[in-house]
Amino acid sequence: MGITDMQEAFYYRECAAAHENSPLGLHYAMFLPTINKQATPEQKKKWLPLAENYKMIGTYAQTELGHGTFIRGLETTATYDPKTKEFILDSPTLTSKKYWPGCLGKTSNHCVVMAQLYTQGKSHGPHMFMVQIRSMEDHSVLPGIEVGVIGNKFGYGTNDNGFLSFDKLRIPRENMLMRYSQVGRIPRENMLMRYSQVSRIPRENMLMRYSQVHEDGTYVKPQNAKLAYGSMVLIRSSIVSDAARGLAQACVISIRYSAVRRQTEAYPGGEEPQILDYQTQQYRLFPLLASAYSLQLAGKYVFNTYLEVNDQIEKGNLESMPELHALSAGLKAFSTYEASAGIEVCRICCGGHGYSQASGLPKIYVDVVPGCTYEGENTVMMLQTARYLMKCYSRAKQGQKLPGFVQYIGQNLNKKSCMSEEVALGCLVMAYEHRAARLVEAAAMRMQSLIQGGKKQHEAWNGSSVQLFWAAKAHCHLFCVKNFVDAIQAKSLSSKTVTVMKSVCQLYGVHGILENLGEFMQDGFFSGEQVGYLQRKMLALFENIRPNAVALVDAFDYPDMVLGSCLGRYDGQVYQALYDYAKSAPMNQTEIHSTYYKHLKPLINPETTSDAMQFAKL
Ligand SMILES: CCCCCCCC/C=C\CCCCCC(=O)SCCNC(=O)CCNC(=O)[C@H](O)C(C)(C)COP(=O)(O)OP(=O)(O)OC[C@H]1O[C@@H](n2cnc3c(N)ncnc32)[C@H](O)[C@@H]1OP(=O)(O)O
Ligand SMILES: Cc1cc2nc3c(=O)[nH]c(=O)nc-3n(C[C@H](O)[C@H](O)[C@H](O)COP(=O)(O)OP(=O)(O)OC[C@H]3O[C@@H](n4cnc5c(N)ncnc54)[C@H](O)[C@@H]3O)c2cc1C
Repeated sequence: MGITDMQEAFYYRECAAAHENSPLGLHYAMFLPTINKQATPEQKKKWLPLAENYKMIGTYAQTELGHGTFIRGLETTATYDPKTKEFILDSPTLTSKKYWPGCLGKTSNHCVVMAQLYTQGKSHGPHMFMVQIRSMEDHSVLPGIEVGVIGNKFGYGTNDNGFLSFDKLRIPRENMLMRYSQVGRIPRENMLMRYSQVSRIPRENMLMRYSQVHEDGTYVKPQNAKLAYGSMVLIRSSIVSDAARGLAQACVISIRYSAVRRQTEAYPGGEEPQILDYQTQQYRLFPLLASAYSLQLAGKYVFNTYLEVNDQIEKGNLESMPELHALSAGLKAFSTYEASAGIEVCRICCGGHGYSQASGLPKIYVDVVPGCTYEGENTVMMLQTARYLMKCYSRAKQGQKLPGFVQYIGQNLNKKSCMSEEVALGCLVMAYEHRAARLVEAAAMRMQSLIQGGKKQHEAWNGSSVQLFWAAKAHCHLFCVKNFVDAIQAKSLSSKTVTVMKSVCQLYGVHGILENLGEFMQDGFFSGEQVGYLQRKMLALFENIRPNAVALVDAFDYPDMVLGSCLGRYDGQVYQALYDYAKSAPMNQTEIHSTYYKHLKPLINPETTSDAMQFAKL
């Protein structure tokens, strides 16, 4: 395709079969990036041409039957044998079998495997290994390997998620993914050397930027063990835009359909109005439209942050890893929660036709909703963000300066909202900052009181984890609101566009407060009168957005072939499209379905059952 931007390439491949989850999805999304980010130059030189030309087709095999979230608990082992200079991969228990990796069951002939590294009798934690699982000649399964599909799932029907286990499979030492290595003089491009020790090693022993195993099995650990988690951070940073895309497409379908669908007399004898004119339909759909715009902006921000931080890491500067992890983990969770719930509301807003595959909505839903689970289960990801927020809170209390998007932490919580009838964007941001700061402090206070009461750290953590979750969710929500407001205020948009987009941004902020009112009012930050301002503003914004609602979804510019929807067609010919879809149903290709003779006819006309039996033998 010649498209270099990873996300753009992903989108255009998607266009070929939108929301069908290509059996090569993991090859593109994780196998290739892992080679790119975790392999040495020599390993890249060896593997990338094969992988980019589909000789090697691979996936990312980390999750096991017994462990998905807790990577350090993975049971697959890779034990170094210095005599043969090989790693022995083994699945020692039933629960150590790899289970869930996409494209694993029947498609891939290779995978990058996350396994516990053992050398010289010591465990060094999870590391990545390149493993061939099928012949590149005839695709037969290689000795020492068991692999297959895991069976039907909630969705993802076109992806052969699989299982995989190893029976003392030997792989060359060079197959441990290692990045950067040096022999003698440190080549300029290998300045990461500060992350691993310099040592004279035989050239063929590619030592890595992140970790190394010398030929005798000596292990040289990286400065940060989480560098091995890099591929997950990349995908989390990409999932935000993917979730936004799913929600935006669902909004296109449901809002266009709501402009076509007419239902119920507005008054006795009156015309049936477009259902988009019902305030309740606007109440359910317009905030989702605003959320889709907000998440698209957040997705751009987090992916650009990933690119910047990853560039720093490539140059040896790991300082921003914690921020990137906290941002990508939290926004991945926040965006997939919001998008999944929003797509379901869009489906319901389309009535019966929304439940048809013809609407395109079920496919979008089952494509987006697993994003709440894969690449880091959402609650766990939110708690990872909360872990970072707690560290920021204690730094703030010590008077330390905090990075940009957490500077609100530790602020004075005695102030009240500046909200007036106008509902200024600045007052919206202040409200979200106050809510997040208050929830971060409340979680920290809870932890402190539990510890002071004699609880151990891990008991205090678990005993505060609901409040930690609330704090992380509020932090992510603040990020999305502030990022949206910054985009509106920074954009040199035409005055008309700014007016429309300012209403959309205002609605996103106002609706978020009204749907989480308790968290904004618990300490009296808002008065009852100010809540009234917000309620009236929300209803006014519905009227304000209504004339531009279809234009706002058209602006996403998704072609009909990507939406795959009879309801969301650009030409609005919904009923003809639904009828054509029904007529084309395979079961309608014969007037009487073959099952009539075998199952119905004996009931309806038992006397002629013998004919039926004749037919059934056909
Ligand atoms: C190409 C474009 C794509 C576009 C869109 C994509 C759409 C979908 C694409 C593909 C289909 C889906 C693919 C799905 C594939 C998978 O699911 S792969 C498997 C994913 N699995 C996970 O994500 C596992 C989740 N678990 C973890 O990440 C870790 O276990 C954990 C982070 C929860 C805990 O790790 P642990 O090692 O136990 O660390 P802790 O003790 O909790 O923390 C120690 C410190 O390390 C810091 N940290 C943790 N992770 C990272 C990280 N990734 N980066 C930086 N730092 C990290 C953590 O904050 C702690 O730091 P402090 O001690 O300072 O607090
Ligand atoms: C469609 C799909 C595709 C996938 N593709 C791949 C792939 O290509 N490669 C791959 O390796 N994996 C893949 N996975 C697996 C996926 O990464 C894991 O399912 C995911 O990481 C969650 O881990 P788990 O299943 O063990 O859930 P668990 O961690 O068992 O989660 C179950 C519950 O326990 C809770 N929980 C767990 N730990 C904690 C904690 N510390 N604190 C609080 N609550 C906790 C969770 O919040 C959750 O509610 C895929 C999964 C799906 C659904």
